[in-house]
Amino acid sequence: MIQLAPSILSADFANLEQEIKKVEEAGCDMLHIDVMDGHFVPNITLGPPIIKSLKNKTKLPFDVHLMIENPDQYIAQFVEAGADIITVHSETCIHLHRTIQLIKGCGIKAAVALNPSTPLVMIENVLEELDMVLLMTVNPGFGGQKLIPNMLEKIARLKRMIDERGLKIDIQVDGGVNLENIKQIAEAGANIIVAGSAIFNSTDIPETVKRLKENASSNL
Ligand SMILES: O=C(CO)[C@H](O)[C@H](O)COP(=O)(O)O
Ligand SMILES: [Fe+2]
Repeated sequence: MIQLAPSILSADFANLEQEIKKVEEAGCDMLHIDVMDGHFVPNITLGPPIIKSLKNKTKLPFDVHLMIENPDQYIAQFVEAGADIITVHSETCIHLHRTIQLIKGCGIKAAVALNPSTPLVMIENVLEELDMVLLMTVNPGFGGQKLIPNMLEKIARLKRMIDERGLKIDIQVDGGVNLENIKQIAEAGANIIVAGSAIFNSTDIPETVKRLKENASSNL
């Protein structure tokens, strides 16, 4: 079963509550919240106070994608704000195993993200500890970019690595997902798919969400 995680990066920030209601009513499964610090990525977005203010506006789980340096320093604040899953980038964690334990110690799910240029080997030794792996299919920092095509093969390799070890770990894909490529992404092995501009820039969100889910699930 494919789950859809709309990224609020492309939502209307002046009307976040209404935007979130729209995707919840359309049948999305979790809310993907992109946190950027202007250091790890060349963009700044939002932090714990905004996340906290949205928490009682929706029943959707909060999937918090941290694109920040020194994530350990902020994990407790994001948990307190309402994160249900925290994803850290392997590129920002010197002691990745310790960071994963820190997240799990707060009683929430832990995930690691890899940039397009970061090899899968970076998570090989912590895979058993993870609830989810996020494969970036664009360079992080902005919504509305094009998916890098050779990432499909990386998704398939990660799926094989997880299956060979008999693990049950979610594979999330983030960046450049649209109605045309979501089928290939799901076929490659992703089961949680982020879509920002494809959903929030659409003129008919319920119809787009329905078609994204249909396209992702056809042939599976
Ligand atoms: O993490 C991200 C960017 O760093 C976003 O989640 C991602 O880009 C989603 O936006 P879109 O679907 O428009 O590509
Ligand atoms: Fe993201």
